[in-house]
Order: sequence, then C-alpha cells, then structure tokens
Amino acid sequence: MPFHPSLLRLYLVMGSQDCRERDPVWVLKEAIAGGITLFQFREKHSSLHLGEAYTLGKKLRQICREHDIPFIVNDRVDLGMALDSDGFHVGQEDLPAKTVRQLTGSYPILGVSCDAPEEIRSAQDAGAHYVGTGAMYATKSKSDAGEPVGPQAIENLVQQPGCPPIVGIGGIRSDRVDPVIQAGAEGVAVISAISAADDPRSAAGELREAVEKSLSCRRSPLV
Ligand SMILES: Cc1ncc(COP(=O)(O)OP(=O)(O)O)c(N)n1
Ligand SMILES: Cc1ncsc1CCOP(=O)(O)O
Ligand SMILES: [Mg+2]
Repeated sequence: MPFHPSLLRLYLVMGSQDCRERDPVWVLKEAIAGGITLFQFREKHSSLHLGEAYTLGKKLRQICREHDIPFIVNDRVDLGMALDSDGFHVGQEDLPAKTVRQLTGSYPILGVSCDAPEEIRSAQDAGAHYVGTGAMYATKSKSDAGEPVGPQAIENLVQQPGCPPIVGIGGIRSDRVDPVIQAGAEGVAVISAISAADDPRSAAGELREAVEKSLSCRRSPLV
C-alpha cells in the first residue's frame, strides 16, 4: 500500500495487553468505524507466544485489509513478514531501520521512532516514510518511555532538512491534540485513548475531529 502523510492523521497502536480484556478484534473494528487512518499491531503481552500473536495478527490484518487501513507491525520483522504486513515500525533499540529496509525491500511502509536530529538522519538514510516522536506526555502504556519530550521536540525535528512526516505519540487525548499538530506533526498516534476507552468508536471519532480541526487552522501547513 503506498504511503501518504495523511495516513498519519489518527494512528492506532495496539496489542492484546491494551484492550482491558476485551477482544482486540472488536476494539479495532470500533476504532475503524470511528475514523482511524493507520493501524500498528504492537503485541507486548509476555504471556502471548509468537504463534498466538500470529493468530491474532492474522485476524487484525484481515480487518485492516477489508477497510483499506494499512497494517503495520511493531518490532518483529519476522512476524510482519509472516503476516504480509504493509509496513514495519522500529525504535532505536530494535533492529536498525536500515537492516529492516534491506530485509523487507523498498516497498513496505517504514516508521522509525526518533527524538533527536541524528536519529532523523539515519531514519532518512534507511528510507523511513515517517517518524514517531514521543512520549509527548506522560504515559502508562510504555514502561520505558522515559521523561516526556513534549511537542517542542517535534518543533525541533521538523526543521531538519528532509525530515520525514512526524506523528506524535504518548499520553495524547483529544484535548492534547492541538499542541502536537501545531508543533508540526501530521497526526497523532495513541494506544490507551482508544484501546482502553469505554467506547473506542466515539473516542476515535473525537480524536479524529480534533486532528482535522487543528490541521485546518494550522498557520503554515507543512504538507
Ligand atoms: C508511531 C510509533 N511511534 C513510536 C513508537 C515507539 O517505538 P519503540 O521506541 O520501539 O517502542 P515500542 O513501541 O517497541 O515499545 C511506536 N511503537 N509507534
Ligand atoms: C508506544 C509508545 N511510544 C512512545 S509513548 C508510547 C505509548 C503511547 O501510549 P498512550 O497513547 O496510551 O500514552
Ligand atoms: Mg520497538
């Protein structure tokens, strides 16, 4: 599936650990109905074996396919390849982005977590389509997220020549979307704001509306 920065508008990142014991299949369907534009399968559940992650991933992948939502796999290139994913997301402590590109070819979407200018340069070298920057705000969804870097980090990175489109992640709720977009992000990535919401469909709807509203009044659109 070809990449366009508008795919980053509302990016749901989710695995079974994020869904409050509810079926991730149901959560994903509701999130799609609410307006997500991209999905990342981020399975971190220590009790789920790779084979179980594959079985769940196949179901989620199928739902994405039926709704034309690109399906990205976090961390595990082997799992992503087995699931015929549309792309991969890796961070600074995962396989190097350049290696992922070599393993997977030039076509799949490649996302890389970056908080610093030198990380942007190596993401560019690897042919990253987008960059994930965070945590924007404090988060309970990633135990090793470190201190929040805030929207200011996006404002700094986006000035790097040739910087790929940025999506902000970490602690984002609908009332925190605007500073992230005004800093220069193309969209927001969330886990708990949708996956742990009582009503994931309306949560996604609210977030999407907040993103569109904020983009429509950005002073100098970056895309
Ligand atoms: C869109 C997006 N941005 C950042 C991350 C974080 O990736 P990483 O730093 O590798 O941490 P884990 O998600 O693997 O815990 C992401 N997953 N998605
Ligand atoms: C995966 C990840 N990377 C940086 S913060 C984060 C967790 C985001 O989760 P939430 O949206 O629930 O704060
Ligand atoms: Mg990772």
